[in-house]
Amino acid sequence: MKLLVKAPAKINLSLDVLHKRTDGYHEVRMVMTTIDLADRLELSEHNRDEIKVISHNRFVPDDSRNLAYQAASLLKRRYDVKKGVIISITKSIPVAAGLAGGSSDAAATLRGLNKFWGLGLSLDTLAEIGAEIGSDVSFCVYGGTAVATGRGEKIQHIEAPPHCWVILAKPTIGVSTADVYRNLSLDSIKHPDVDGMIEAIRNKEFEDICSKVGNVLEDVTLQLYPEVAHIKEQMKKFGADAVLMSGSGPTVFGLVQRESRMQRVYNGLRGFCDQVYAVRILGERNSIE
Ligand SMILES: C[C@@](CO)(OP(=O)(O)O)[C@H](O)COP(=O)(O)OP(=O)(O)OC[C@H]1O[C@@H](n2ccc(N)nc2=O)[C@H](O)[C@@H]1O
Ligand SMILES: Nc1ncnc2c1ncn2[C@@H]1O[C@H](COP(=O)(O)OP(=O)(O)O)[C@@H](O)[C@H]1O
Repeated sequence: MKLLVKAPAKINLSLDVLHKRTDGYHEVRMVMTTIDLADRLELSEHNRDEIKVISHNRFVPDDSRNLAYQAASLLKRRYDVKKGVIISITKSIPVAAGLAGGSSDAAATLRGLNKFWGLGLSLDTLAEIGAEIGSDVSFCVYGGTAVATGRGEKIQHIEAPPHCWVILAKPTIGVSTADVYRNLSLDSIKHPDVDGMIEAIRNKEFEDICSKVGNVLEDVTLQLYPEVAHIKEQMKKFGADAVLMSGSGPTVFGLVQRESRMQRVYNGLRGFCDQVYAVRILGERNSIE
């Protein structure tokens, strides 16, 4: 038996950090939405009671460091599953990019193995288990559009943003999320208008959404990697209506509504950046299947 599962990336339309917690994590408030750029996972039976990951990508570990492996291992232990699995991951989401590729692979593994092993668990239970693997995994279990709080694992679903194109450009550097949070200076944060973003999405007002994008981690990553600022400038110059870094970066995304404008921004960026994508927002919750 084989099962194919899709693992889409996310972007953060708004990302605020409220304070540092006693457990070392930061209390966040962010608006996240799923986009149509996805890894594909194939789950198949293993003839031994073991988890095996095949990653096809030199930047992605194929052992117990892989977040998909950790998801399978957690489910197996918790529900005492006496079966093995081979998880073959075909990556399309750039690695260490601020797009939650690893978290989404873990979430897709949880959803997929829930079916594959007939566990009958709810998405809420899978999201709780996901939170043990990483802060972004709970959101990735559900997909759609949500306000995430706590360290990112508390999910409140909201409506999808209006249809638009997302152009993504990733410079050839990978960013460590932990490093970015560590370099954040909490005293000098300019807080984005998260409530304004939620309201703009509710009203399906594309222009308001564009005026409300904001990410407090952006300044930190721009300081560490000036090439991210260069990509932002170029994306603005080519005509994106909003430009922001996703998560801890370094991927920069631009929003546009018209296809002709999307083509212009995409072609312009391709001139000097290797990893450029033009995709749709998949902000509806059922879009993950
Ligand atoms: C910044 C965001 C925004 O969506 O995404 P990415 O850039 O990673 O995609 C997330 O907050 C990242 O979530 P995730 O990548 O799952 O983080 P985790 O594995 O839980 O944590 C990695 C490290 O980041 C720091 N961390 C993470 C989340 C948080 N709320 N506060 C933190 O301080 C901690 O140092 C932690 O050890
Ligand atoms: N399935 C996976 N896909 C990608 N990276 C993974 C995976 N499992 C573990 N990792 C590790 O997690 C790190 C962060 O990966 P990723 O989730 O792509 O970035 P981000 O947290 O910026 O969204 C990578 O450097 C990689 O070593």
